[in-house]
Amino acid sequence: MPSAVHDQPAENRFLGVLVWQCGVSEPVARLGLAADPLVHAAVAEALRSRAQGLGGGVLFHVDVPAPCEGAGMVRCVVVALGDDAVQVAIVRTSGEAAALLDFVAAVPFAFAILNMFLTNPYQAITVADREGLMRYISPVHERFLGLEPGAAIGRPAEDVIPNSRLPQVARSGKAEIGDLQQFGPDVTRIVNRVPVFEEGAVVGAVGQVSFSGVEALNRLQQRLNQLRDEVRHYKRELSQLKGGGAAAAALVGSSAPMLRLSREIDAVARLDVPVLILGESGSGKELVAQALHARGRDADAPLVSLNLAALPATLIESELFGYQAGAFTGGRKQGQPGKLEQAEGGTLFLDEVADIPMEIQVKLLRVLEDRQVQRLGATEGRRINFRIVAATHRDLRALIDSGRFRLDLFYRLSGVVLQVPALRQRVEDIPALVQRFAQSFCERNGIPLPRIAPGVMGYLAQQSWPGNVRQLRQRVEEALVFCDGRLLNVEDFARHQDPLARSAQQPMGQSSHAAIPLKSLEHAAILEAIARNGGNKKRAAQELGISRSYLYKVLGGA
Ligand SMILES: Nc1ncnc2c1ncn2[C@@H]1O[C@H](COP(=O)(O)OP(=O)(O)OP(=O)(O)O)[C@@H](O)[C@H]1O
Repeated sequence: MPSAVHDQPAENRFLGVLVWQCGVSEPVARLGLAADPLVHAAVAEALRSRAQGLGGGVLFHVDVPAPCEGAGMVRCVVVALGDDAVQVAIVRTSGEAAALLDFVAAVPFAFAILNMFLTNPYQAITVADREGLMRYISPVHERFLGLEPGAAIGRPAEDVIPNSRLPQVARSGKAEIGDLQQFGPDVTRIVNRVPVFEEGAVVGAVGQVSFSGVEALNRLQQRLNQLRDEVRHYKRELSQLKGGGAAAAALVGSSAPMLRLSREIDAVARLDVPVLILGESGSGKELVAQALHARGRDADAPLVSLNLAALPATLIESELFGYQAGAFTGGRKQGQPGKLEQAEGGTLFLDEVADIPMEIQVKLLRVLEDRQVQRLGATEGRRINFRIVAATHRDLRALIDSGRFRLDLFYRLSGVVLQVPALRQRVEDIPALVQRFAQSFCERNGIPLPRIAPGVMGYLAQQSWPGNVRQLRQRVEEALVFCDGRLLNVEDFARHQDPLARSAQQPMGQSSHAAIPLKSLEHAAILEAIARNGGNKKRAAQELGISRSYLYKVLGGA
């Protein structure tokens, strides 16, 4: 049926529609802007030149002479849609849609892209207007929400998606990016909500709902949590190490023997001499090694420790010297550097050096002499620069005499010998040590620091401490576990009698099995006073009404 052309005068200078019917060359309708003969001729010509026809739809731009005389050219965006029977072109002047025009002018498949945005199975679009009414929901999201196509259009956004914030964004004009929105108990989506402006005013909001990525985000979140835990763990470790390291720089103790030791550490730390640290077990030899390193020339260089008593003799060699790829079955395929190599530029601390097997003593001696380290299975050595610090609680003289430690190695190791005093030789350090251990235990375990009852320091000073500072630390921590949380009492320490300890002093006024020597009481009273005065011996002496020299005399005679 031939159709009459529906022409509507070009009153609308911004928007127009052209409609063609199959087999009819002239459009059957020319409305608005498209009613202008120049516009419709230009659009028709542009459409004809597109060989592929309208198909499922195309989007392009066309320059047409302005309907008003002298206005030059007008750029139009044309959306052409059609099927076999009817083809429609919607024409819109560029106006302020310059970005859209640029996009259309630059991308031949602009229509496909816009289409993809609307039908993207991984990212849905929702559109609400200024009144918060739903204007559009991508098909994929409609399906997800269980809606019939178009069923949500015109309904309040919150009715369609209960926790939708599109209306708020459409009102405020403020975007919300990367929000996590709950769609039911187990479904979380990443949502961006962006306001849409027209002529400077907000006209609505678009929501972009991401269907993928939440799992990846969850995985990322889990990884982040895991890394946070690790960081927390390492921070704790670091603060413990710093406790050690800082203690290394400031070993607890202001007794005369400890002050002398600290001066000696300062004197040798910067020199390139091997240091042998002697002292009873648990007296702080490792701490002294750390102090030597920390106060040395390059505290950032590695401090590598190897406890020779803790390793089976068969492993000591490979641990020290490392091994070449394929050196022995069970070894790492690519080989491994030994502690000597790892200490390059820094310090190698050999703890319990007396426990080194005889045959390895020879090899170690050679390394100390020529600084060449040869991995097990290697044919050549490597020059390594390091400082050696060794420690032992054993009587090296006796071991040398009985032929179990090489004299030449002893000389190589003992450039300088530092002697760490036993705790019983410096009981006046007990208050400060107790404070330090109690503080670090409470910090580590997140518990408040209790007060220390009078009598505790005196009681501790009476113990024999065969395990030295390590034993004191253990006793303090154990007492903290069993104390009432507010006050650390003598009873918390005296729960069980240490079989190695001297008998504990009974508090004054209570019956005791043995008479307490006056000297011990005096000594204990001085320690208590030092503890009460935060380690200040001058104030302690003043408080007790004794001279400082007498205080030192009593302490020295302990
Ligand atoms: N002067 C000190 N100040 C603070 N803490 C100390 C001090 N001396 C020792 N300690 C603590 O006592 C414990 C034992 O110290 P360390 O391991 O250094 O002793 P050691 O003499 O090397 O022992 P071993 O002979 O068993 O190897 C550690 O917890 C250490 O931090």
